[in-house]
Amino acid sequence: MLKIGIVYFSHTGTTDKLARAIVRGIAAVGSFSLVSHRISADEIVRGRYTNLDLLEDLAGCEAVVFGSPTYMGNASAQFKAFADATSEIWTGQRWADKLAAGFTCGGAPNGDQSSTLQYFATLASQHGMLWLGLDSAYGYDGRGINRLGSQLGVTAWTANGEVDPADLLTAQYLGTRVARQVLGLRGEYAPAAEPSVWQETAS
Ligand SMILES: Cc1cc2nc3c(=O)[nH]c(=O)nc-3n(C[C@H](O)[C@H](O)[C@H](O)COP(=O)(O)O)c2cc1C
Repeated sequence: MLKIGIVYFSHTGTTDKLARAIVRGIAAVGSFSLVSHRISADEIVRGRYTNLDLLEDLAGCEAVVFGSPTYMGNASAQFKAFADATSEIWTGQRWADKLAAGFTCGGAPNGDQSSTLQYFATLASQHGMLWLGLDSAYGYDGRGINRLGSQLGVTAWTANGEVDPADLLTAQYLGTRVARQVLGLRGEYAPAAEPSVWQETAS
């Protein structure tokens, strides 16, 4: 079974809700094996990320989706500890040709969330991965997604920990897009899912 990875940090649960929406989107497209991993502080010992089994697990995935809250205009230190631990994977380019995508959230409408997504895209490029953004033109998309106008990936904005339904929907849509493209790279054409298919399970 084709495997898709989602690796993310979340302290107060917002990014976690986005990750779960991405999982729902993937499931709306078909049956995939999932590696959905929330980075835990316990995995970071003396500043170093220690769960190297996760890195091996991700090496078996067709796509990896990166997620973190935006902290001080970039990915959180916890996510960065994970990313820094991938340097051994990088030396052999063992994640090359996998799809990559990303999601983030912030407490401000423009809290520099784009910087976090740009970092994810850079990380993916260092690994020779293929970055997948959103095909959603702000203001011209009738599907109720991408309310914040980010095409690099999913951006959410929450003032109180409640995730806006449109941001959840955007995350869910990204899940469908990653899953479809995974199938597409395997030569298994997956037509764009009708919005009714992935929207009805958004919440
Ligand atoms: C140390 C720290 C730095 C933060 N920096 C930013 C920031 O630069 N931009 C922003 O929009 N929000 C910022 N926030 C708010 C978080 O991104 C926001 O609360 C987010 O929803 C937390 O995600 P989580 O619930 O998945 O932990 C910051 C929060 C903390 C704790």
